[in-house]
Amino acid sequence: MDKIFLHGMQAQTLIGVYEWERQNKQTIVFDLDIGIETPQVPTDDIGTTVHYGDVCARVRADVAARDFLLLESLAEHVARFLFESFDKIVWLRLRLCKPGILPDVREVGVEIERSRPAPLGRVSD
Ligand SMILES: Nc1nc2c(c(=O)[nH]1)N=C([C@H](O)[C@@H](O)CO)CN2
Repeated sequence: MDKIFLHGMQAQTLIGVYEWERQNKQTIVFDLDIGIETPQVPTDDIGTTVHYGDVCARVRADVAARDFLLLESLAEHVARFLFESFDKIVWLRLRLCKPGILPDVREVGVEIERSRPAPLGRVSD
């Protein structure tokens, strides 16, 4: 498995448990590591990998149109969204930080690690 990463990616979404957080979108910082199927034969073809620009654009557009209470829910949603949107992704680690949310704390956030769910088998399998 090879990995692609997007670290320090900023995205806007409506998130938070407090009323004052429900008024405006906040910036969330994503550290995303993506494991992809490694081509059996090395190629120089963008079609054999995952375009990190597409990942960035798709995630930003998706979360901008949604709202969440917890960072945990946002992380779980993004993990599922990535598996559904990019069939070459087999594993991911996602760390989300809310910058400046607690005084005198450098970084606050959550981290999850997920593998692509196995496809559902047929009843006769
Ligand atoms: N485990 C979590 N704790 C907290 C979250 C969260 O998303 N996950 N969120 C908040 C508030 O929304 C925070 O942004 C303001 O302090 C508090 N704790």
